[in-house]
Amino acid sequence: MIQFEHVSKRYDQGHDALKDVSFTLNAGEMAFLTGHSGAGKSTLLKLIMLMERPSSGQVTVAEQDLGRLSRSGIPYLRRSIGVVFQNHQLLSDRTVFDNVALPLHISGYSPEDAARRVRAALDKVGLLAKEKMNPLALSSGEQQRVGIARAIVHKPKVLLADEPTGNLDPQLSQEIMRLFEQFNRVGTTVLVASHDVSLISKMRHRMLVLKEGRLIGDE
Ligand SMILES: Nc1ncnc2c1ncn2[C@@H]1O[C@H](COP(=O)(O)OP(=O)(O)OP(=O)(O)O)[C@@H](O)[C@H]1O
Repeated sequence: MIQFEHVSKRYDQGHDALKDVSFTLNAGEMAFLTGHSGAGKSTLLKLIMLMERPSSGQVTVAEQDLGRLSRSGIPYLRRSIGVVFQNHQLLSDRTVFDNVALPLHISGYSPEDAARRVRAALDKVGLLAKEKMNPLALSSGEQQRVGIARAIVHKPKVLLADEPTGNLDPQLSQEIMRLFEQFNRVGTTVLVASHDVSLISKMRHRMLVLKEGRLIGDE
């Protein structure tokens, strides 16, 4: 589902954020991506979403060679990917429901279809009862679950997360990771970047370890 072949990324004026990284994440697999701050985790996720392009090497997502994808193909790629960020980027002037519905409006779903999908997504993260609330009125764990509902509402094949538990205490962090496992169990390919080694080493999934841009571990 995701394949990196000898991928390097050098930012303008920066040093090498990724150096000769190769790995394959199969459809239906779940893995963690770990490493210290600055190791290249966010950069690797950005290459999958085409928020950045590699300096060399090849990235393939859902059988598409991203190097050959034209600008007009990018929205289609992004529809097959859901992304969860640490600071969940929720809109504070809209309800929980409207925040989750946002990606569907952009993709042109009818209001009825969108409402059905939003409620299904909120149900999966245990927040159906809070759909009319303002995100600011929720706890930080609940806010992150709204972010996850928004990421999966269009049923992406691939779910990416960049430090999704960064601001949460250990128990809430574990609950969030369990949610990712649930989506993986129903077939979604999941890649979660996290530096919380004590949490992710308990979870028995594949772990890709980056150090200064190199993939130094895959176990
Ligand atoms: N847009 C950019 N321009 C220049 N350099 C960048 C840019 N983005 C990241 N870098 C550099 O690339 C390296 C890898 O950064 P990246 O954000 O991928 O690491 P990370 O493992 O996600 O770290 P963190 O957990 O702190 O986000 C760092 O040295 C960073 O300073």
